[in-house]
Amino acid sequence: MSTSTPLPSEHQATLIDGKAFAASMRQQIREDVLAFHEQHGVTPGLAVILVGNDPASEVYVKNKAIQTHHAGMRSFMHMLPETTSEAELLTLIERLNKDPEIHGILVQLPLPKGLDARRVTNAILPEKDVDGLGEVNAGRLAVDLPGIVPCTPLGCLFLLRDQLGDMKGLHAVVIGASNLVGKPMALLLLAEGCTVSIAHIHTRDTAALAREADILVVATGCRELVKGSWIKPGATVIDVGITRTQTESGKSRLVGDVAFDEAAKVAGRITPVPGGVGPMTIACLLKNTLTAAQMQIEGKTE
Ligand SMILES: Nc1nc(=O)c2c([nH]1)NC[C@@H]1CN(c3ccc(C(=O)N[C@@H](CCC(=O)O)C(=O)O)cc3)C=[N+]21
Ligand SMILES: [Mg+2]
Repeated sequence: MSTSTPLPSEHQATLIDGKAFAASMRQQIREDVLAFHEQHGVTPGLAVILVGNDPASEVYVKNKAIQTHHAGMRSFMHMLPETTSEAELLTLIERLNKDPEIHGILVQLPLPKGLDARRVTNAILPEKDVDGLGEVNAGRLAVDLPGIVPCTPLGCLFLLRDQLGDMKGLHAVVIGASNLVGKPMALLLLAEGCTVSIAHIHTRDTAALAREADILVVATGCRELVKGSWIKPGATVIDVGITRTQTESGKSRLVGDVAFDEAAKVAGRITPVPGGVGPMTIACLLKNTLTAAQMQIEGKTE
């Protein structure tokens, strides 16, 4: 665009617009939902279970319900009290597993103390496990079988494919090794042909490892952990973190796991927070719900 070559000190990374990408995904999903309904007379249904009254979780769950409706699908909300027992929660999941109007089930995490997230997640039928967090779907991903892939890493993968195309041979570094994001992300990048490193709490020199990354995915929950000096010039940076903070004037603000302003001076491309990975997570949840409905109605093709 400019006629003069910008000085390196003026370099600004290209913003990866997850919000716009997610909006176009949702539009496509809406079309596919209508076509699916046309063909089978079935509307995909998503059940979301929220236990307790964490205000941030309530906001997410409401957003999910609104976007599910916008995509032409049915949304069933189950808001349970903090005092819900594991047996009660498992009974609800059993009922939803059997309900033919429900094609996807999601239990919002984290669960209140005393409820075992692993046991609860595994109670969801694998074909309705739209979060992809149960052992069957997690295992399928690990051995390259088709299955339901967790929404956040799937959203990151779609952004990376859109930005980079073929990723074979690129060095991808994932910071964070959670079952929710880091581990499935690393497996997806491996399947793309990347050389993958995973940094975690015991990694000796995460900054030095990060500096080797062509693709850097950060999912730690530590706000602004990754500094500009950690980034290889021109790298693609995906920031999964979301921390809500207050500005000095008392306004609520979201910050990521990457110190955005300094990182943007070095990276080639970077996702903002908000407007990056977050909207992709919800779009992928809708996509997984449609895929789950297609598998249940059209039959397994594996
Ligand atoms: N079983 C389960 N599955 C999840 O996928 C799951 C979960 N539990 N628990 C909580 C986290 C968090 N999460 C987000 C989804 C969307 C945005 C999102 O849309 N963020 C917007 C901003 C939203 C705002 O303004 O608060 C953005 O980044 O632009 C963020 C976070 C899904 N999670
Ligand atoms: Mg179209």
